[in-house]
Amino acid sequence: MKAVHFGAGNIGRGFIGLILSQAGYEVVFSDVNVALVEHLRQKKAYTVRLANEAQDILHVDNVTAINGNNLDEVAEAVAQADLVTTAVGVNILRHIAAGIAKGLELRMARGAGPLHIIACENAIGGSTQLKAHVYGHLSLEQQEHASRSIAFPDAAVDRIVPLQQNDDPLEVRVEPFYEWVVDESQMIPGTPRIAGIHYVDILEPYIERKLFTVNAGHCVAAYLGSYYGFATIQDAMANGPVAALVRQTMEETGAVLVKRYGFDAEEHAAYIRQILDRFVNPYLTDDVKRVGRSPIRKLSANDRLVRPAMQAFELGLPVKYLTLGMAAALLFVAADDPEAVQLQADLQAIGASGTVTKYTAIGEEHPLHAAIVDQYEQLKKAKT
Ligand SMILES: NC(=O)c1ccc[n+]([C@@H]2O[C@H](COP(=O)([O-])OP(=O)(O)OC[C@H]3O[C@@H](n4cnc5c(N)ncnc54)[C@H](O)[C@@H]3O)[C@@H](O)[C@H]2O)c1
Ligand SMILES: O=P(O)(O)OC[C@@H](O)[C@@H](O)[C@H](O)[C@H](O)CO
Repeated sequence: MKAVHFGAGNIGRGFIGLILSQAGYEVVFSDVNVALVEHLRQKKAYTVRLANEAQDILHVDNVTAINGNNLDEVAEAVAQADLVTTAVGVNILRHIAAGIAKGLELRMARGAGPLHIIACENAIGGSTQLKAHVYGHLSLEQQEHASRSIAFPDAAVDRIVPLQQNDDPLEVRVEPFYEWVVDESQMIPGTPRIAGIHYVDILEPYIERKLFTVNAGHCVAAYLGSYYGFATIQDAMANGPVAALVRQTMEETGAVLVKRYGFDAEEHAAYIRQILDRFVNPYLTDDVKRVGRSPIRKLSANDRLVRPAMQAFELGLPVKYLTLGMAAALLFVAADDPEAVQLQADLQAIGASGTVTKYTAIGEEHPLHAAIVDQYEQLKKAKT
């Protein structure tokens, strides 16, 4: 069995590649980082180190890699694959679509069997978004043909994998916790299950619970941590006031989730406590710049801050900490992050109100708009 996985980065090697290899797949990574591709081709194996007291090591073998810029090679790999997965970043999905589409054309011409394509990104409907990009490269007739044998089930993935600083360029240090949830209702019936994946009939509660709790809390830790001058999530969370604001943000999103999905309030409180423990794992060092990366994406309407805030507002629930998180995101400065640079340029050019409207899609007439702008001005003033 062969799996093609796009993105041999932290989550690609540290989570998806590991699970698929353990499940018996040969994993072919497709990546545009030529040095990484070369290392994988030569070693054909790598290690995953768990961030626990024992520093357990897991060996991943039967892997190789191809250059993601070589469209013919990518297409051939997809044509021969039994499974395709991705962890490239949701904004990169459009860039891998042409190679996948070409691979699907080959499969259809050869009469190949059914295929699942699973985007493992932090986004609602990641695989559905990838499908739209891939179908953009296919004719209507090809789309109709593909829809009979190719499925794009959405997924939620959870494992904290920070930036790596190991001597071995392939080794990856990951937290012990992991959760990979796949929407079985979008799969081809009768497909064998893969050990390590949790299959569900309705994914929405799982992806929203993950994005609105883990990722909302995480980005608030990053943005407030960065604001107060901390370099890592661990340092930020060691600061009592920052840790309290992170917890309060997760309690706000928790109230939304409990109300919308009928989650048990006690169980959800335990889920929050578990995540707070994960954030302070002493065996990991996670840079606030990584966790806060791409602030424009994180401020977008369907992402971890704005979507739960709008839902909370609709339900008459408090949003004070979520809007504070958005205000702190506007103050996120990272010279090597193009979205952070763009955000600061917009704040200079069109001001806070215009920037909030542009990126969150919350218009000036909405009460949350003024709340975000006011909190931004207060944070900015307190800094000077
Ligand atoms: N790191 C985590 O803790 C974590 C956890 C859950 C989900 N995720 C999600 O997984 C995705 C990847 O995150 P990451 O932390 O592994 O990032 P990463 O930067 O470590 O890995 C991304 C990889 O994709 C590669 N890439 C970029 N463009 C490509 C292309 N056109 N074709 C093939 N490969 C390409 C990059 O070279 C890189 O190796 C993101 O959507 C992220 O939100 C990350
Ligand atoms: O990957 P992003 O940029 O969407 O979010 C940064 C982190 O919050 C994220 O990578 C978490 O570590 C991960 O989602 C944990 O499962």
